[in-house]
Amino acid sequence: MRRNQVQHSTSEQRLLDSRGPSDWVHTDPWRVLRIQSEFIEGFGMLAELGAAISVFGSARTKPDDPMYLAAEELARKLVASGYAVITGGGPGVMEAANKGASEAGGVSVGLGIELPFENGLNEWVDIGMNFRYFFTRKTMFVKYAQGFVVMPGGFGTLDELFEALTLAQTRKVTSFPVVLFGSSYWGGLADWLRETMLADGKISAADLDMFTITDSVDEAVSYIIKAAELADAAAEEAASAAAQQVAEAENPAARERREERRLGSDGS
Ligand SMILES: C/C(=C\CNc1ncnc2c1ncn2[C@@H]1O[C@H](COP(=O)(O)O)[C@@H](O)[C@H]1O)CO
Repeated sequence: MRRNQVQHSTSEQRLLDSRGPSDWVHTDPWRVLRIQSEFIEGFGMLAELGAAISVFGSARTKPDDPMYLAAEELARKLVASGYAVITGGGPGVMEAANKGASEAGGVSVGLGIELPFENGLNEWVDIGMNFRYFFTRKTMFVKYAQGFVVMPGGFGTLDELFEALTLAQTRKVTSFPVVLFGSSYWGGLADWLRETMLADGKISAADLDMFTITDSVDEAVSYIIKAAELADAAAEEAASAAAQQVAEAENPAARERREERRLGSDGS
């Protein structure tokens, strides 16, 4: 810059000296940056988490409720099977699962949400973050977990359950076991899904196989482990098929030999 374009202060001076209206912090472009920063912070915090299961359920479940005790036991057993436990970091079932995971010496994660009447993260969260936006937080529940266990709950729990089912139904996530814990609580919903939603053609029969219902913590944990084993086997098969394709593309004679072997072993 020359002549009257030359500025007599530095960019940093202008940044530090600037004062003025603050409306811009409430504008959409600024919100986009805040949303971006939540993704960055969440991804950064959880990138090295390892295998994990998200546990959902009512924020209102009291410590003397059998479901509180079941969530604690479930988290302990998930930890014993090598999983970290992720919750919404709040009270009730979330607190129970964090307590079970933390007391068992496992990784207890709480992804809290800023609410007008919020109490902060429960005391059993060992790795935690408070999100401003539900949708960024929901990405973390799915991205960093290999499955969901859903204990009895209200609107928030149903939102999380149906998010997972929609992602699985539309193949946005592959192999995502969902366990509904508590047959007397979830049975009515499952009946309605079959007798009304399926009967009316709004879902297909296979969609009902995307979840299982149980009253047993051990069954819930083995269902998740089995799903993980099946997913590993499928991933291995896909990787070896891809490797074979690459090898055969580089060496067409190998493909011919494999074809010959296949035809020979068929006897045709
Ligand atoms: C309602 C009360 C506290 C709310 N505090 C919450 N903290 C963190 N996460 C929450 C909270 N409330 C709902 N959630 C999320 O939804 C699910 C539970 O919702 P539900 O309607 O109670 O089923 C839960 O999994 C969270 O992810 C006062 O106690």
